[in-house]
Amino acid sequence: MSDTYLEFNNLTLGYQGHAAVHHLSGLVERGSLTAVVGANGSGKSTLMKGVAGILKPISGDCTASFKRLAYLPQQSEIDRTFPARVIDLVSLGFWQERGLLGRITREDRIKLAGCLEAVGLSGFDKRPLDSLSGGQMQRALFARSMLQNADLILLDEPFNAVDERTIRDLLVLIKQWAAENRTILCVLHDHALVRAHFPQTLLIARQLVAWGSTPDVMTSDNLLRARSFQEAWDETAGWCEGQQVAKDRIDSGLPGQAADRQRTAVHV
Ligand SMILES: Nc1ncnc2c1ncn2[C@@H]1O[C@H](COP(=O)(O)OP(=O)(O)OP(=O)(O)O)[C@@H](O)[C@H]1O
Repeated sequence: MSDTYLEFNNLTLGYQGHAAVHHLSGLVERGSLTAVVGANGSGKSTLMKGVAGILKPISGDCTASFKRLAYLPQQSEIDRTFPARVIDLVSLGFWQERGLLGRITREDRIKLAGCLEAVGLSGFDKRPLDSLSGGQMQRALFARSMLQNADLILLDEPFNAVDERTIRDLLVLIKQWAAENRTILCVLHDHALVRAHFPQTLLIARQLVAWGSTPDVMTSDNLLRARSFQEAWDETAGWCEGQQVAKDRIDSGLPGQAADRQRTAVHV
């Protein structure tokens, strides 16, 4: 039986006074598997960081009832030059249970080996991170997420630069997590993948465009609306220009920058 698990309440998130996600409200149900979709720069990663608590809301809030969180950021945000091995990265999955300096037990090692095997990385424990391919690195990050035993899992573009076989393998894990009643939000660009594997979709373009069952959300109308919102958005406006101004631009057919010269954004 599903119930409310995460709640966005008029949530606005951003950086240095500029909002990147505006006035998001809605509920995520426990055990749901949701794709987060939108164009480049539409605020998907920002939303993930907001849910993970890395980014504090400018206004509104995000309340959650999770016990353990696993957050897998975009690969581009992970420093692989750090002199660490696969085993070091994956063992970080224990830290919520053991603390950062806690000893890893024999049982932990067996568990860790099991996770590496599940992601197809048996025998990779001692490999330095900078020697891994993109797909192997992603598998290692999934192994870490498995160890975390999280009830809320945030995946930011987990299939970026990953081959089809790895995608298939990782999708099996994601679906297994969902079957275990874990709640999953996954940022994706591949619409075919979203339609085939993700029952729920949240479509954003700095603001919510549509949210609900994937067939209802991934319509050509909604995708077109998302593109229009995104194109009309003004990167330079103050922190809360508001949905209405972007919508007005679309309605009046004015492109973003031209409209900026004719309008005064609301700077707070
Ligand atoms: N650390 C930051 N400081 C300032 N602005 C940022 C920062 N991170 C993201 N932004 C801006 O916030 C907006 C939303 O970015 P975000 O990374 O959330 O988009 P995205 O939908 O995840 O994009 P992509 O699909 O390209 O990964 C963009 O305009 C981006 O330039």
